[in-house]
Amino acid sequence: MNISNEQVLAALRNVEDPDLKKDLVTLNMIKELSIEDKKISFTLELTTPACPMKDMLKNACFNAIKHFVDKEAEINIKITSRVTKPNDTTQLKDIKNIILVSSGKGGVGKSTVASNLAVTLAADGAKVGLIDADIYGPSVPTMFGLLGAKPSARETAEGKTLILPIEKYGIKLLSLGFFADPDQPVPWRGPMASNAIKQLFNDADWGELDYLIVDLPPGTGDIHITITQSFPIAGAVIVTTPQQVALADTRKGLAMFRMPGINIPVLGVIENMAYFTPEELPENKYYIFGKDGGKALAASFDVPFLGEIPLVQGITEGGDSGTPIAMDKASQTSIAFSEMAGKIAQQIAINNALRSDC
Ligand SMILES: Nc1ncnc2c1ncn2[C@@H]1O[C@H](COP(=O)(O)OP(=O)(O)OP(=O)(O)O)[C@@H](O)[C@H]1O
Repeated sequence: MNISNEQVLAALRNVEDPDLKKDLVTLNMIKELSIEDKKISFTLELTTPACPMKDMLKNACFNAIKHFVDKEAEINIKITSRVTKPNDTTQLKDIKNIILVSSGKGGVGKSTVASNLAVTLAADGAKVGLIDADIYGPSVPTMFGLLGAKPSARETAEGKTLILPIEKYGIKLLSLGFFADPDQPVPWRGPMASNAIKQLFNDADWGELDYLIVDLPPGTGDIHITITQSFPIAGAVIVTTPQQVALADTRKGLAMFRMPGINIPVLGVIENMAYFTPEELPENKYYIFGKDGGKALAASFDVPFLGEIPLVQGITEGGDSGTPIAMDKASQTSIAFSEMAGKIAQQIAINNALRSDC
């Protein structure tokens, strides 16, 4: 007897997305189903290309069809993704999800995390933009080998001038550093900085983006207020180091996102420089700045702990030479970034699904 579309879909109704808590057919994730004798092919459309459960879901589909339809079926599943967005964003409508990368203290590795997350998500196939909003020390130009680069502009049919982000490693980039002399300090006054930042969002030709990552200045200040109150934000990622002084500031930074007027989902805490590993003894981990501080902090605020990044020379070298370490797919650090990016993308997809349900 021929296999029908209904039989296959009925089988796939048994496969539940563990995050979204619904089956794949109800979630409309099964596309382009075609059947020829025992050959069944379809596309599984995920909510993010960085989905950490890709393989698990694919296997579950295989098993469901073999079990409920025909154990001799030849199954071919193609995986694609369509990144979701909160359904209440009329502003910046082509930018699906804005992710803030924040830290209580300077120098803890916020720009390193923002740059490497951008590289990782882009390598997964997402459309990614990165705004360096660090008015005190924009480091994205250095981290992407773009010191001295100047974005060009174009005029729209309506006569509006749009800044063209610079593209590198498949990421669209804009930094306040592109508009200043790297050797001259720019003493930004509050309103001036806020206007400059708003322009990077509103007056740039971003095109369509799945994720726009924003590298914030350290601490809590004008820029944070401007961005959180002017644009729809998917969530904030908090970077800390293990020292008590860093953790104390991180608590304040984290609490800011919870304030009533701000109220932005905290996607989780990343502990950078968590331990030192000598290159020749990779099994040895030295917790020179203290252990599990980031984990404890995440637990005390009841937010996810996204992972640890060790103190490794390759990160500084990569940052200084314009090649973020996540570009080297074989490195341990790159694997760590990949896991963290997956968790972040996964949580955004869950939040978007919850919002569209209400
Ligand atoms: N895990 C790490 N291992 C080694 N070096 C690191 C690590 N994380 C960051 N660094 C280095 O530390 C320096 C500061 O990092 P980064 O610029 O990312 O921090 P930041 O928090 O953004 O600082 P700022 O306060 O200036 O914005 C850089 O030289 C970077 O390459």
